[in-house]
Amino acid sequence: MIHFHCQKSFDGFKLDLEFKINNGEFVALYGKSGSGKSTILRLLAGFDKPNSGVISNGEQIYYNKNIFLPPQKRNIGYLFQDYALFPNMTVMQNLLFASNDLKFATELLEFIELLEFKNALPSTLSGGQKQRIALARALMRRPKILLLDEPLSALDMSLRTKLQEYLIQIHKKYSMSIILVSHDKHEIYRLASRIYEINNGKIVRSGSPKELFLSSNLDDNINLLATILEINDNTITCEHANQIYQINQTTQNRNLKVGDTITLSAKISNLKISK
Ligand SMILES: Nc1ncnc2c1ncn2[C@@H]1O[C@H](COP(=O)(O)OP(=O)(O)OP(=O)(O)O)[C@@H](O)[C@H]1O
Repeated sequence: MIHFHCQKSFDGFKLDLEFKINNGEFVALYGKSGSGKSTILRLLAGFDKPNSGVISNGEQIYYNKNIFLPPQKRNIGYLFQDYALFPNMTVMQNLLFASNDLKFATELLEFIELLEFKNALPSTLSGGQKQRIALARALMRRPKILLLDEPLSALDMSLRTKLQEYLIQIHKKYSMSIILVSHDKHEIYRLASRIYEINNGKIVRSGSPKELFLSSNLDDNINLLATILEINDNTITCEHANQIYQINQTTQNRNLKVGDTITLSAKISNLKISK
């Protein structure tokens, strides 16, 4: 079990929180920009030192008032938004640099369906392929904990979905604890079983994705932001998610103009589902 109970201050910011994560759990840290999520990952990985507190994983103390275990002794893998592959090394060399285990590197490259690129240089790969290689490299030391700091946010939706699928399979196959920082509710809902919501250096809520995110009240509205393209006497034409809608003009819309952002609302109980 990971136990994190730390204080860390920067100018104008104070992190002070405690959480526990069971072995093999997939947990998400969710919250506004600047709330302290990346700082938590950096303290866990040993890239930064707390002012006080305790960080441990099972019997192993990562940090207390007498101990500061350096990052390379923590058995933690991490994957951030930028791929940070060595540009002058081939894909295989990048993996073997992390751990000189050719059999495992081959297994991982097969698993992420990129074995055929083992002799390629990173510069010849797409963003999604680079991120899969960076993920494989993070796994080379068979980490007990994997830290993911918005690893998919630079990728387009279809690549994100594919990478999410790999993460689900890797979590099942290698059963490490995973901590994911993400702003994306869709991603968190798909991947994590528990969420800590962080605000201003504190945990403000925790629970399952359903408990924190689900809007189950049928009287709730679903709200879509749309941009007005055209207004005439009877209709407003607007765009949302690359779809164009025409809505009957009503008297309360008189102050609207082209280019305004409007909210389209409908009751959840009135929505129809089709494929
Ligand atoms: N090395 C540092 N020196 C000074 N202030 C820092 C340092 N690292 C982080 N901070 C501050 O700590 C606060 C939390 O930053 P952190 O990067 O952890 O937030 P975050 O929740 O991960 O944000 P985001 O979602 O935008 O990545 C911010 O106010 C940030 O400016």
